[in-house]
Amino acid sequence: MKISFIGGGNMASALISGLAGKFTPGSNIHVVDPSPEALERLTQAHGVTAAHAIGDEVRSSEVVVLAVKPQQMREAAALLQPQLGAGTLVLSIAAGIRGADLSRWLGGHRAIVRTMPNTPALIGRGITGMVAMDGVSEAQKTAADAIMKAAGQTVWLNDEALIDPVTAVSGSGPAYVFYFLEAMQQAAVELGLSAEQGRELAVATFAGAAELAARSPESLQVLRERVTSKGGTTYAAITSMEESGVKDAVVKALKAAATRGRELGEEMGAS
Ligand SMILES: NC(=O)C1=CN([C@@H]2O[C@H](COP(=O)(O)OP(=O)(O)OC[C@H]3O[C@@H](n4cnc5c(N)ncnc54)[C@H](O)[C@@H]3O)[C@@H](O)[C@H]2O)C=CC1
Ligand SMILES: O=C(O)[C@@H]1CCC=N1
Repeated sequence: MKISFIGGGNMASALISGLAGKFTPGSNIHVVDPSPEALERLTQAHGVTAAHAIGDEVRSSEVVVLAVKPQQMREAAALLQPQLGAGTLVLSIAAGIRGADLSRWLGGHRAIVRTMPNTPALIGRGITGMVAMDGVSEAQKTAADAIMKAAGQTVWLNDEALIDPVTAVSGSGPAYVFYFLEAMQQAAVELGLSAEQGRELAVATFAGAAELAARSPESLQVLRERVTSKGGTTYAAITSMEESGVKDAVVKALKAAATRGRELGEEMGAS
């Protein structure tokens, strides 16, 4: 299967790392990006073909992945539209951009799947929320699922409105994890450990706890309570976090991300 990426930035690079050599040989992946650095990096790392503008390779692709910023999507769609075969499956990874707007910008093209991946796709450990527009065939849904599964797990949604909450939880989620890890590393340093030790301890703890949660049938609350001896060290830390309103702040932050996704869709759709 020949797949073209329009946009070869951060998220496209992560997906291509998951796909190339596993789902399909790198030579079956084509990347269009005006940035010579982006193209050089991807051709060197994965043996993909590359171009500065949309051409024959895109026209002959079964799947086109739109991987530009939401603000760049309308222009990218306008450039793609005259080159797009009627039966080509379009995957959008953009936050906010609504399927109906994208379809309009693509001249009424209906075979569109909206997806929300995340950067752990880079190591095959991503998770992607997906929703198919009306014109997507079962075979195209299967193909879209297989492509995203090459970069990790997939979760299908039957309501497009839920892609903004998915963006808030898992699309943006890796940044929250890195933010929390940064805080743990800073605390480690302030408590006398080296930055390297702080990073090693924090990252291994996060990875181990996440894997334990993934494998355990028990609730997250029970897993947390197992660490928390009454009157002990964890109790002191969790009590301090509750007093500082950490959980409420996290909930508020994710709601802000979901709202921003909706706003982006409205702003770009109206433009
Ligand atoms: N970075 C992330 O963690 C995630 C990003 N996304 C979505 O992925 C999309 C891309 O985000 P990033 O990769 O972070 O941005 P980025 O800025 O790293 O990549 C965008 C790329 O598109 C290229 N580009 C701009 N206009 C173009 C055009 N007309 N034709 C071809 N290429 C063009 C730019 O040169 C750039 O290399 C966004 O819509 C974002 O919402 C989704 C999930 C996670
Ligand atoms: O921050 C953003 O808008 C994109 C979408 C999800 C992750 N990064």
